[in-house]
Amino acid sequence: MAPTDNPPQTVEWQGNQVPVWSMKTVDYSLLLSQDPVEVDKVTKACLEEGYFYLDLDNIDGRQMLQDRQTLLKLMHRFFESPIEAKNELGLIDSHLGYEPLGSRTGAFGAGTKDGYEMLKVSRDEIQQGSPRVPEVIKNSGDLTVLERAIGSCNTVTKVLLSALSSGMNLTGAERFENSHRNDRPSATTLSMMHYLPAEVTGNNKIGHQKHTDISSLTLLFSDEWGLQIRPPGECGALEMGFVAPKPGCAFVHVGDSLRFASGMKFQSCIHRVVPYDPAQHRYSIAYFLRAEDDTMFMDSEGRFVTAKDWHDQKFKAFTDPWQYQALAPKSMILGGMTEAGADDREPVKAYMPEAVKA
Ligand SMILES: O=C(O)CCC(=O)C(=O)O
Ligand SMILES: [Fe+2]
Repeated sequence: MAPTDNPPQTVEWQGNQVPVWSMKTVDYSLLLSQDPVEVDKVTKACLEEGYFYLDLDNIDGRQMLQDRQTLLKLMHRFFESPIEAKNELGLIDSHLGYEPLGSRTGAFGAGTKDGYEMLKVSRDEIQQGSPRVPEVIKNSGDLTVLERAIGSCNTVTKVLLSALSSGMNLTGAERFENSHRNDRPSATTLSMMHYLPAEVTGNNKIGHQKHTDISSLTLLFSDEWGLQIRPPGECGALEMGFVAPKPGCAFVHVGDSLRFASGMKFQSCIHRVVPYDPAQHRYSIAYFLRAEDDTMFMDSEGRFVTAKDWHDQKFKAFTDPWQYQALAPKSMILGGMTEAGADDREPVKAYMPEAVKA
C-alpha cells in the first residue's frame, strides 16, 4: 500500500530506501492575479529545479479537479475496450492517436519495452471541432469531457507561461505566450496513459523510459505512485526519487522547448515511470503544452531549429528501437541536461531483463 499522508523523505522500494523529493507548491489562484511573491516562486522553481506542485484546490481550480474525475471514468471505459476498438485509428500522427503497450523503450533501458498504453487527443483538432478519436469515445458526452479537459489545461498552462514571462522580465513579442498562440498550429496534446501491472506485463514491458519532455510545460495528474525524477544538482542530476502524488495538486514540469526558449536558464526535468507496486494499474493524464510549430530556438545540440523539427526528431528518438536510440546523442533524450552518477543507488535488479541482470 503506498503511503498517502505526509509523504516521508524516503520510501522503501525494491528493498532500498529511495528518496521522495520535496518541491515548491505554487498557488494557482495567486498566480491568476500575478501575485509578485507567487510569480517569483514559480520562476525560481523553473530556474532551480524545473518542476513544482500546482495547488488547484481553490475556487479557480476545483472545477478542473472535478472534471478530472469524469475524465478518469472515460479513460477506464476506453482502456477496458477491446484492442480493435482502441486501435481503430492507430497512431494518426506523433501527437495524436493510440499507442499500444510496448511501443517504446522501457524504464530500465536497452532491450526492454514500455509498460503502458496511451491515447492522445490534439488540442488543435478539439478547437476546430473535428477531433479524430476512436468511435468508442466519439459521442457528444465524451467529446465534451475531452474538450473541457483540454480547455482547462490550456488555460492553466497559459497562466503559468504568463507568470514565467513576467518573472523573467520579458516584454512584448519576447513573452513566452507569444510563441504559444491558440490560433497557430502546434503539437499540443492531451495524453491519457494506462500502465498495466508489472506482474501481468512481465519484466520486458516495464514503465516509461527516462527522458525530458519535448514540450514547453507538462501538466501531470496521477493518483498512483510511480513517477520518478532526477533533480538537477551542482555537478549533474541527483539520483532518481519519487514524486509523491499530492491531493488537490498537479505536478508541473518544464520541458525542452521552454528550456531552449529561456536560453537554457530553465531546467528541463529528467523523469521516468517505474512500477511502484507490481500489482497496480496506474492512470496518468499529461497535458503537453507545446510551442507553435514554426517557433525557432537553439536546441541542446547548438542548432537553430523549429519547435516542429525538435518535436519530430525527438519523437523519432523516443520510438526508435533501442539499438537506434542508442545512436542518437544522449543530449537529445535528456534535452541537454547533465547527469553525474547512476539513476539508482543500487541497480534495480528485480525489473531487469535476464540478459542485462548479470
Ligand atoms: O505517466 C507519467 O506520470 C509520466 C508520463 C511521461 O513522462 C510522458 O508521457 O512524457
Ligand atoms: Fe515525460
